This record gives sequence, structure tokens and C-alpha cells, in this order.
Amino acid sequence: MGTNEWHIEQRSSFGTESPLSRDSGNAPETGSLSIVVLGASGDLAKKKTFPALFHLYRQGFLPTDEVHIFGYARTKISDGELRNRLHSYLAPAKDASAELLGDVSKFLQLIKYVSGSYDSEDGFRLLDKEISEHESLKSSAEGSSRRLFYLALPPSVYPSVCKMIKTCCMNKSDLGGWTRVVVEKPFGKDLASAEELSTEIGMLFEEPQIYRIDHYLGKELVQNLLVLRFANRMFLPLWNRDNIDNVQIVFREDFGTEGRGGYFDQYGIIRDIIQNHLLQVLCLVAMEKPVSLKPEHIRDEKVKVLESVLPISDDEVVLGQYEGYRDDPTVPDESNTPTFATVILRIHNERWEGVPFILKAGKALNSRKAEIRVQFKDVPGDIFKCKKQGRNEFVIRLQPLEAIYMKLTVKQPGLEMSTVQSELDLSYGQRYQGVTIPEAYERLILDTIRGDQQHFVRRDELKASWQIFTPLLHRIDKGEFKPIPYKPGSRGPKEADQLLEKAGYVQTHGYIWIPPTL
Ligand SMILES: NC(=O)C1=CN([C@@H]2O[C@H](COP(=O)(O)OP(=O)(O)OC[C@H]3O[C@@H](n4cnc5c(N)ncnc54)[C@H](OP(=O)(O)O)[C@@H]3O)[C@@H](O)[C@H]2O)C=CC1
Ligand SMILES: O=C1O[C@H](COP(=O)(O)O)[C@@H](O)[C@H](O)[C@H]1O
Repeated sequence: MGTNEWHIEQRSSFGTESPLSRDSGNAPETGSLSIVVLGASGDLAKKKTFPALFHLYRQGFLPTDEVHIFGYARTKISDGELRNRLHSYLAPAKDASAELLGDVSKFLQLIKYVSGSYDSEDGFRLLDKEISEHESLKSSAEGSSRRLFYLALPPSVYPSVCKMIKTCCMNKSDLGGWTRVVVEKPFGKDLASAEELSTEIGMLFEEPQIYRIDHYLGKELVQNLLVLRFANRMFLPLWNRDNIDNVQIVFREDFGTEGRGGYFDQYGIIRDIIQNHLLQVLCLVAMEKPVSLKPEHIRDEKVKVLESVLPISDDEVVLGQYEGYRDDPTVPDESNTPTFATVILRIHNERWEGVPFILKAGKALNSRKAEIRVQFKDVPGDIFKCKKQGRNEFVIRLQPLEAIYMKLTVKQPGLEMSTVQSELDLSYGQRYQGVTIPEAYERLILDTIRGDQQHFVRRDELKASWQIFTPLLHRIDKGEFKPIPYKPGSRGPKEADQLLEKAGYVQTHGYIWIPPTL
């Protein structure tokens, strides 16, 4: 094999399982599959859900003799109008080849739109009729139907929508097949509301039918975390408090809440990003090795980590709000909502006692990226006097430009015996040339069809995650904890950098990793 050749396992046919999901024990299924996108008129549906379905269709995972897709919402539009709305999201003008346009047009023909409300039976009875017609058209064995309901909706309507699905739209389960519901975040606003929502939905569906989606769990390098940690001998002895000084999990966006200020202001950055996306990543970084890759084994370990997190200390939190945030007419003039937060979590167990996990997220900052930064301790008895050049850091760049790199000290090439910071670099764009990295939503929807809950949040995980943040969130909601103003396009409040330093993070001066270009 040449250096630039790399064997990529093809995802061969619908229903086959990836090596890493084999343990889930799900057999490939066939028969009619109805995918219903509720909230089809909305932002998430057009930007993420339908494009993900289209990509799955193009790769052969949604065969036309089995699949039909339904959009459902209150807006009164025709099938054609929904298809027109979706067109530009499926085929952006810049790369609209004839082949792509042909595929878009075939895919759009699979979509039917049904209009109805979220709390009355009429619309859902009509939806059920349409689904049943499709099921009989696809001539599957009676009842062996699969029905997937994707709630691309505000959480306020989850209970009524779930009730309507349960009352009107379930498959005939005694004859085979299944009904599953996918629910989006934010799942609740605090511990009590999340538990209430869980109880309401739990009375209608069993846990194996509920897929609480967190799209960070579908990102390529998040999915790589367990492989990196548990399939590489060199990390096993290093991954603990004896060697690691601190861990940072960082999310930065270089734009504000444009167009979503009304939604955002009710939630803030902790509920929008930290309590879900970053905490899920923390679980995968910190958890013990699961017994197997079975979803329940993995999720059991994640829950143990969450339950070992100590109460957050006030002096380990910095909140910020970017200047101009309140100019949005949908944001109240006196809003106390943080658009930036650094929060240090401490895990009280044998592996991590004393190691700060620094979770940082912010909008309207100077760059867009998400990464995990594992910083090792200084070398004891350093004979090279290179301490000041920087510590070893293992960095997992989730986006953009996926990469894994290890910052390390090497001899400066040349005649002198001097040291310099450098890196071992696995940049995906360079190493896996020509490989398309699937979108998070694409993988996760495929998992829901396959019945693999490994990358979805279980009810007890959700509860434990709200337990961690609820006391802090309540104090912020009451105005007892104020965000510090920061300039849009900056690094956020300087107090956040000071907290980082206090927590033990040592910045490497005079060295910066530059993503390699092809
Ligand atoms: N947009 C994004 O990037 C992301 C969104 N999410 C989550 O996905 C879900 C959907 O998000 P998004 O598409 O942005 O939301 P939208 O605000 O676009 O709402 C989706 C659809 O729901 C209906 N709707 C809106 N408000 C209400 C209401 N108050 N009561 C009943 N129906 C309503 C509307 O359809 P109609 O009026 O036609 O019925 C709308 O088209 C949310 O839970 C969100 O938090 C998660 C991650 C990212
Ligand atoms: O869930 C959310 O995520 C997006 C960021 O997602 P990414 O995949 O682009 O990193 C964020 O913009 C949004 O506020 C939040 O609700």
C-alpha cells in the first residue's frame, strides 16, 4: 500500500452495521420505513435533518422501495412548496452538478407534507393514514413497519406531540417493526423540568424507543475518543491524575446569536452548549473502560463520571455577555443571560482527583473551533531546562479541520543541543485525502434506524447532567451571578484566562500549531 493510500471500509448496504456498533446486537432489518420530520417548516429541519436524510439516501441507506419521508408542521404548504424550500439546502448553488440535481429531484419525490396542529388528533390521524397508505404501497408484510418520528420542534410541544403519536400513529407492534422518537435538545431547563419532561414522555414510550439526540456525539472525532483511549496501549498508563495536569474542552463561535436571540436568551450558553455537548465530551474523556461497546455498558460508565462530579464552586466560574447582545429586539434590555462561560468541573474519583476539567464556551469570539486539550504535567528533574517552552499537550480538534496532534519538545535541528516545541500531527484533511467525513446528524439518524442507542443520552445521564448545573443556573436566573461584558471578536472576558491560569493551565509561548495545507 502506498503512503497516500488508505483502506476505507465502505458502508455497503442499508441495515449493515459498522464494526463499532456490532456489539449492539441489532440484526439488519428490512420492510417499510417511514421517517416523519415534525417541525418540517423549521430551521433545524431544513438545515440539518433533511440534508442528513438526503446524504443517507445518496449513499444507499434509504432505498426507495422501503422508505418514505413525511414532513409535518402547522404551516399550510403543499408538498411542492416544502420541496422547493428544501432544494437549496440539498443542492447549494456552488456545487450543484447535474448528478447532484438529479439525485435531489429523486429524493424530493420521496417527501410528502402533512399539515396539522401539535395537540389535536385530526392532523395526526391524517398523518397515520398517509403512513399506512405508504406502508401498503411498499407491499411490506402487514405490520412489519418501522416508524421514526424526529421532533425538530421546540421542547414545549414534546409532551403533546408524543401523546398524539402514541394515540394515533404507532405501528402495529404486535405484528413486528417498531416506533421510535428522536428528541432534540434542550431537554428541559433544569433538573426539575427535565425530570418532568422525562416522566411525561416515559409514560408514553419505553426508554429503548426514545433517542435523545446530542449532535456532538455524532462528530467524527468525538466518536473516535473511545478508540483513541482504549485501543492504544500508550495512552492507558498516562490517562490519569499522575500524568495529566488539566483538561480543557472548548467551544468557540465567531458569530453571535443572530436570528436566534429569542430562543437563546431563555437558555444561555451553559444550557445551549456546556450542559449537553461539552459535558458529553467530558464523559468520553474521563470515563472508565466499558465492559463492551454495548450502548448500556458505555452509558453506565458515563453516568458514573457524571455522578462523581463535585458541586461547582463559585470561584471556578466566569460568565460573560458580548457587547451588543441586547441590541437584538428579541432580547430583553436587562438580560442577564451569559453568552460566554468558563466552568471548572472536578471529578471525585481515583483517576481524576485534583485534575480540573475546564469547560469553556462562547459566542461572538475571535475564532470558531471546538477542541479537547489534555495538558500533561511538567517533566520532573528536567535536565534540558525546557520547562518554559511548554508542556506536552494532546489536542483533539473536533472542528473545523479535524486533527489530533501531540505537542512535544524535540531537539532543535542543527549543531546545537537546544530544544524546541513541535508536534506529532494527524490532520485528517491530509491523512485521509478524498474521504468525506459524515455530518453528525447523518450518522445519528442512521443509528436511530438501526436501533443503536450508543450515541444517545439515556434518562439517568440527562438527570445527572442537570444535577451538576442546576444550582449554578438557578443563581444566574435569579440575577445573583452576573456576566462580565466582553467585546465581540475577542477571547472573552480576561477573567476567564486568569481562571485558566489559576487552574494550572500553562500556555505555550512562541509556538502555535498550524493546520497543514495540502
Ligand atoms: N436550529 C438549530 O440549529 C438547532 C436546533 N436545535 C433544537 O431543535 C429543535 C427545533 O429547532 P428549530 O428548527 O431551530 O426551531 P424553530 O423555531 O424553527 O421551530 C421548528 C418548527 O416548530 C414550529 N414551532 C415554532 N415555535 C412553536 C411554538 N411555540 N409552538 C408550536 N410550534 C412551534 C414551527 O412550525 P409550524 O409553525 O409550521 O408548526 C417551526 O417551523 C429545538 O428543540 C431546538 O432547540 C438543536 C440544535 C441546533
Ligand atoms: O446545539 C447547538 O450547536 C450549534 C453549534 O453546532 P456545531 O456543530 O456547528 O458546533 C450552536 O451554534 C447552537 O447555538 C447550539 O444550539
